[in-house]
Amino acid sequence: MYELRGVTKQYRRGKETVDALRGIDLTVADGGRLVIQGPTGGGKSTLLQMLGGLDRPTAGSVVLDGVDLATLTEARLTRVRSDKIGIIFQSFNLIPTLTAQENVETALVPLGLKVAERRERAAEALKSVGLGERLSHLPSEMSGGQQQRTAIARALVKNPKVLLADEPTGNLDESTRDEIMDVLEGLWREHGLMFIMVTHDSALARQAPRVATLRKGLISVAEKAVA
Ligand SMILES: Nc1ncnc2c1ncn2[C@@H]1O[C@H](COP(=O)(O)OP(=O)(O)OP(=O)(O)O)[C@@H](O)[C@H]1O
Repeated sequence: MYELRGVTKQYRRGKETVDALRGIDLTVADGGRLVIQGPTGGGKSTLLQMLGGLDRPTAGSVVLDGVDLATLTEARLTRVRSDKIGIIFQSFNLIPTLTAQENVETALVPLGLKVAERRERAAEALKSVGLGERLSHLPSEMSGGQQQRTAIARALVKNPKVLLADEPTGNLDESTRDEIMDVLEGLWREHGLMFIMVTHDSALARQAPRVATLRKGLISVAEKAVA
């Protein structure tokens, strides 16, 4: 589980200090789902970076399974990220010169698996997102939805505990958006992942059982009874 206490993040912009997060307290249980919404500049991406160990808070603690990510060495943080945390982005972030299968395999390289096992697990992960027929396609040969499915396979191939998503449907049309959300929902149910998603999409936020709103670096969390 995640336990954030007093998470503060300040950026320096020239002489100015930007308070992106101002003392965030947040708990997300194992297998829990959270949508993060809020106006532009509210601190959503910054919070996701803290959760993903991609950046460190200026103050406060980001505890994942009893370990404070804020205090880890870079090497241990990299290890936690490659073992436990899968991340997907609006822009897919696939490597253009690698096939779908090779892109997915990159997530397994830090785990020290043999090439044959990497290949097999990458193929399995692509099958699980409906891309079993697209293993040798380059990103440029796939639609936006297929590229995002590849990115999802890359995030999940290592069986992470946590899936973080920053506007995962932001570059997709409405029907592809629904299709990707169905994939994510199915994987969340199947794998018992913790799933934390930043979205501007108010329709997606309305469907979510737990929604955190970030405004000017401050958080409020609303829970809905699940239908
Ligand atoms: N690397 C940085 N250097 C300086 N300021 C930054 C940096 N990253 C973010 N900020 C500032 O921190 C604040 C929060 O930014 P953040 O990107 O977290 O907001 P957001 O809610 O994700 O916005 P959006 O919806 O536009 O993506 C903003 O004022 C932003 O300008």
